[in-house]
Parts: sequence; C-alpha cells; structure tokens
Amino acid sequence: MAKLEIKNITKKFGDFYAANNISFTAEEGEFVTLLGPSGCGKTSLLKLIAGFHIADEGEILIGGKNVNEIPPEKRNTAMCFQSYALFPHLNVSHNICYGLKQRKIDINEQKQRLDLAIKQMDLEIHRLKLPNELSGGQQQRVALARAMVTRPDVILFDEPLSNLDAKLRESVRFEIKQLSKQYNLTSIYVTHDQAEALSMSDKIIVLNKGKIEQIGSPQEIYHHPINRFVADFIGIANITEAHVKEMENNLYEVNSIYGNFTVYSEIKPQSDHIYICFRPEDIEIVSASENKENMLTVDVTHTAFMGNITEIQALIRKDDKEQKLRLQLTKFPQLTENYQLSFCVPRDAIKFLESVK
Ligand SMILES: Nc1ncnc2c1ncn2[C@@H]1O[C@H](COP(=O)(O)OP(=O)(O)OP(=O)(O)O)[C@@H](O)[C@H]1O
Repeated sequence: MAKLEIKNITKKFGDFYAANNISFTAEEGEFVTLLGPSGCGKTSLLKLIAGFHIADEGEILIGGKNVNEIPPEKRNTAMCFQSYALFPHLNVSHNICYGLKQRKIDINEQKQRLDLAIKQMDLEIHRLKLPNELSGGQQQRVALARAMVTRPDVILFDEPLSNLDAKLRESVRFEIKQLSKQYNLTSIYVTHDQAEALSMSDKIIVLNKGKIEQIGSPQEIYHHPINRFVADFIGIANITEAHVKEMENNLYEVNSIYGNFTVYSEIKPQSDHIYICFRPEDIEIVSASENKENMLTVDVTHTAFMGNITEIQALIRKDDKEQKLRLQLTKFPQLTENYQLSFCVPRDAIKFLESVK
C-alpha cells in the first residue's frame, strides 16, 4: 500500500484550476518531487495534502486512510517552508522541540530526538541562539530539524532551498536527501529547479497549469520526455517537427528541418507527423569531410566557455528556412574559417514527442 495516495484531486479558485484531476502515489520512504513553473499548482497540492486547502473533488489517503475530513493538526504531516517560519522568540532547541511538546511526546524521548537532530544538522554551537542570530542556511537547518523530529507520515517541503546561496543549496540538498533516506521519510518536495529535482528525487511529477504532464524517475523524465513541455522544461532540448516512417526492428526514417535521420526507438511514435528532440550534449563531433549517418553541418553564431563545457548556439538552414540549435561540448570546438561545425546525432539520441496537431 502506498503511504500517500492522491486520487483525482481537483481544486478550483473561482474558475481557475490550481489542481486538475491529479493522481499520484508516494511509497513509504519515497522522495517525490513536484516540479513545474511558477503558478502551476505545486504549493496548492502541498496545502491540499497538509489539509490547509480542501479539495473540490477527489481523495487523499495517508497510510491507506482517507484524510479528506481530517484537519491539518490531526494529519501526521510536517511542512518545511522556504521562509523557514521559525518562532522568533524561541531559541534553536525550543524551535526544534515545538512540535514534540504539542504532541505531548515523553520528555526523555524529546531530549533524545533533539540531541540527535542537533548533531545531524550540525547545530551544536547554535543550540541557544535565537533565529535572528543565525544565517539563512542555519535557519533552514533548524526548520528541517523541527519538521523531521516529529517523524511525520509525510514530510512536505515547499522550495526549502530557494533562499540559500548556490553552494549552500547544494550541500543542504544532499543533507535533506540523506536524512530522508536514513529515516525512511516519505517526502513530497516542491521546486521549480530542475537540477534539484533531478538530483534528489526517486520520482518526479512534472506539473503544468494544474495538470500532470509526466511522472517518472529522473532518468525517464530527462531521457524520455513525453512532450515538448517536459523536454523543454527539464534541461535544454532541440525540438522540431518531423515526418516519421517505420522501417524495421525499432528503426525509423525521420525527415525534419534538421535533416534526415535514422532513429532507433523502443517507444513507438504517436503518429507519422510528430515533434522530435535531441539534447545538446548528445552530439558527436566529426570533420566536415566525413560522410556519416545523421550528420549535420551548422553555422555557429555564439560560443560560451562555461569551464567544464562550452555552450554553442547555431543555425541550421534547409529549403530557405532556418532553425536555431543549442549544442554542448566538453572541449572548446575547432571551428572552420566560416564558423561551421559538423556533428552526428546518434540513432538513439533522437526522441519522439507528441503528434503535431
Ligand atoms: N488562496 C488562493 N486564492 C486564489 N487563487 C489562488 C490561491 N492560492 C493559489 N492560487 C492560484 O493558484 C495558482 C497555483 O498557485 P500555487 O501557489 O499552487 O503555484 P506554484 O506552482 O506553487 O507557484 P510558485 O512556484 O510561484 O510558488 C496560482 O495561479 C495562484 O494565483
């Protein structure tokens, strides 16, 4: 039985759907991320799970039990916010213990859980400080400790890292993941940051305008996006229309403005006129004089050295049309005098997206 089950949840504000027939599950100990652009309904879903919003339709089950009618304080969920929401007049220890006192947990048990959380979150020297005497990162760790000590059935994270600087964000990201695995916490994590989603999640739910676009592991979402929205929102994708003809053994002949490709795909195209994409890093550089399968020659318009990679913007021209491409190389490219670059796209790097309507 899944720890958390969301069944056909719909929530409207006036005529606006913040959640439109949403269904997904989170297994015990699973780290599930709700990913999507601003306003797509991520926080609304968290609030529905926590009980701060009531769904218009659908069911929420925690541990197999329908919690639709159960008020927030009686649901065993804990929420960890972006703004920390620490009590300004309570020191670190009292902030962390707050939920335990409310739940009337035995005092010795409270002390044990507090000491463990203080140690894990590296807050020993800050135990007696007030929140305004802490940095943003330290406050975040207190907020995390406070949520985790209650050992909730489901822990809900609302963009908890968005106020931290890039370096700290990375280290707290690993801490959250490690702690949630250590305590087998069922976690629902909201972010619009794809790197966070890819690096932390067991499962990603991509949301757009209150609806689910795709559910899958980080690898599935990145390597097999099902449509243009997902391909474009997670990572960078070169997307174009194409006509597809099946040949044999999962091989397809694909004709697009990028060129004619031979594609290997175990996933069948939805029709013979679809969108296709490939990732900027999936190319193999070849010399212009070679004649290879799936080879393209493009005009380079911009290069940007990023340290570990070089990003390239290019144009491809065919039949009086031109289209932009984004490429990534681990070495700075050797360009020809007229700024051209030739490369191949491997057969299995080209992905089929939705039909062209
Ligand atoms: N209480 C409310 N009353 C009316 N509209 C609301 C309410 N709460 C949220 N909305 C609307 O529902 C939509 C989804 O909001 P939500 O906060 O869930 O988005 P989000 O994906 O978390 O966005 P962000 O990443 O910007 O926080 C938004 O358009 C928002 O304006």
